[in-house]
Amino acid sequence: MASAHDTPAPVLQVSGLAYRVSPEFGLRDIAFDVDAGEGVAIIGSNGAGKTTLIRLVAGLLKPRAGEVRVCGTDARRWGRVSGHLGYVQQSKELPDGVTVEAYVRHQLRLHRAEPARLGELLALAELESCAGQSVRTLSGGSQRKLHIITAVAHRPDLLILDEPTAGLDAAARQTLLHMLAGLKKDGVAVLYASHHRQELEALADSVVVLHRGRQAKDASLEDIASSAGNPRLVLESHPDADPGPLQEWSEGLLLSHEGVQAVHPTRTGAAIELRDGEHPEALGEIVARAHAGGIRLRAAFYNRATLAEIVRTIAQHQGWGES
Ligand SMILES: Nc1ncnc2c1ncn2[C@@H]1O[C@H](COP(=O)(O)OP(=O)(O)OP(=O)(O)O)[C@@H](O)[C@H]1O
Repeated sequence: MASAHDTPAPVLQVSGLAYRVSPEFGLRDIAFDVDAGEGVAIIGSNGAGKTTLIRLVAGLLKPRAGEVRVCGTDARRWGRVSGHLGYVQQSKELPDGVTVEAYVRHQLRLHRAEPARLGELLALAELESCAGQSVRTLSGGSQRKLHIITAVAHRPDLLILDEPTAGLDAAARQTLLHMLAGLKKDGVAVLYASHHRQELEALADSVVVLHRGRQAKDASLEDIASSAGNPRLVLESHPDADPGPLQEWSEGLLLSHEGVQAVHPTRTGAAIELRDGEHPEALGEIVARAHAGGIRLRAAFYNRATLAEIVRTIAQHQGWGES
């Protein structure tokens, strides 16, 4: 017969967590679990409390109420749980005049990790060819990878990151997400604060949605997808042109283009909401039609709802409005 002992405790259990940042702002009643190998994204608009929650879980802040358990142990027993955690800060200064190899060796000692892991960790971050380079001269993406390999040097069960790809270009972001997905595959749970849908799509198995210090209860990735709405093509008219003709012309697309679901006027033009699905041709087609129709455009871009917009929609569904 199966018993409770057969199921390992979640890597992280957060319950009833509260923290007062200032008289105006606090986190309250936050609860979620993270299982081995699971990716959990903490999302919310600016100032929602994501970094505060990350810092609470990483043991840098002391909760006012509630509990954080790491692999079944109360996180207040820091000496027992710290070996299970790896933490990557949003920005961390690197020392001057230190090579990548020397830096990783030093971090291995600090984390009491096996010195022999050096080569394996450099390979994980594809930094072998940079071993002799000064850490300060690495690209932003490589510096971020360096922080990740040092955070996992001691083989933690949970890796905690605050906005892992913030400030990186598209290629570096892709590389980093690939590396983190690899760690997840190896069984490392990943908890991260995020503003990017790409990070969510690449790593998240579940989500913690924060809005002004409150958690949307039972919010799921399906809720995120359904709150995201349809993708949009945003057309802006030329600065010295009246946006009226563009808006009127866009309305006509409702009848003439089967991919168009709705048209919303904007201050400078129109947002054309597309039906659900992929639309590889729509932008080019619609811009070409506008040009042929004598519409002068300043800009045209494909736009999906941002995570902040999605969270606002979820908050409205929770009846929180803007308060
Ligand atoms: N040391 C502090 N003193 C006073 N207020 C603070 C302090 N640190 C954070 N805050 C406030 O607490 C709230 C939550 O901040 P936090 O950084 O956790 O939000 P966030 O969701 O990570 O935001 P962002 O997405 O902008 O990074 C914000 O209103 C912020 O202004």
